[in-house]
Amino acid sequence: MADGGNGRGTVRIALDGVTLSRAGRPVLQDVSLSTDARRIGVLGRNGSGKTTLARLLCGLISPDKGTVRVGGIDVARDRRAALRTVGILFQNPDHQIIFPTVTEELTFGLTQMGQDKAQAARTVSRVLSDFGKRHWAEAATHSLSHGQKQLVCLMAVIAMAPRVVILDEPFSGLDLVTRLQLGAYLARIDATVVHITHDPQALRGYDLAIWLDAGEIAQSGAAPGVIDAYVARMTELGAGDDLSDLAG
Ligand SMILES: Nc1ncnc2c1ncn2[C@@H]1O[C@H](COP(=O)(O)OP(=O)(O)OP(=O)(O)O)[C@@H](O)[C@H]1O
Repeated sequence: MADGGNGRGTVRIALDGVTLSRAGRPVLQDVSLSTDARRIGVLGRNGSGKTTLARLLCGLISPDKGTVRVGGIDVARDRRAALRTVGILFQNPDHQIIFPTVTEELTFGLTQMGQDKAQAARTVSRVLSDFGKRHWAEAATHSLSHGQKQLVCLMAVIAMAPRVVILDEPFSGLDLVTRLQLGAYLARIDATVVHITHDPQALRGYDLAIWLDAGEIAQSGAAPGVIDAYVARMTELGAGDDLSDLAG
């Protein structure tokens, strides 16, 4: 696999004819995509299918039709390999954190991946040090603020060293400093990043942007062109006074 001077190199994300319905309604329809871009942005209105795409990419759900491969792995079928390959950071850390202390939270994914207790303890200690958060080791997760919980989730993902990190709107509700710090950290990580956001400008420097509309790819390509087209269309829709046009 090509390295491109970028540490662990590129990972191909390939969706082939992915179709998925929920409650009798199509959520994604015949979505196909093949890319080895390192920084991928996903834009789209509320309900366009972005979170569903994120969940498919990490194998949390399976398509009704079609396949999702990440680094050659069929993520819906090979759950163990998927866990090692793809990490996801959700919008709401309360949906992600399940353990009472930070150490337990960071340890869980590592043991799921097959690390023994001693290995996992070393990894947790290293990650806490890297983030300057050794003093959080025994902190109660429920006592942390929203931004602090989000950082715990990010550390848990980074600890597992996935080749692909999916970010599903992880910055909403964070103050500007925290957002900038997490953003700067994520910009440097040696992994492919798939970033779902309602902030098109956050994706300007990305290699690829994908615009989802009603479960289909409306446009994909170099980020600046897709962002400009998306913003122009959203501005046009936003200028209208027909509320029946609200997504959903
Ligand atoms: N489990 C489910 N049951 C019923 N409908 C669902 C389910 N999951 C997703 N949907 C529907 O699929 C559509 C896409 O949802 P999804 O969460 O992927 O959108 P989104 O683009 O992430 O939206 P937002 O920007 O508001 O987070 C929505 O209409 C949603 O109601």
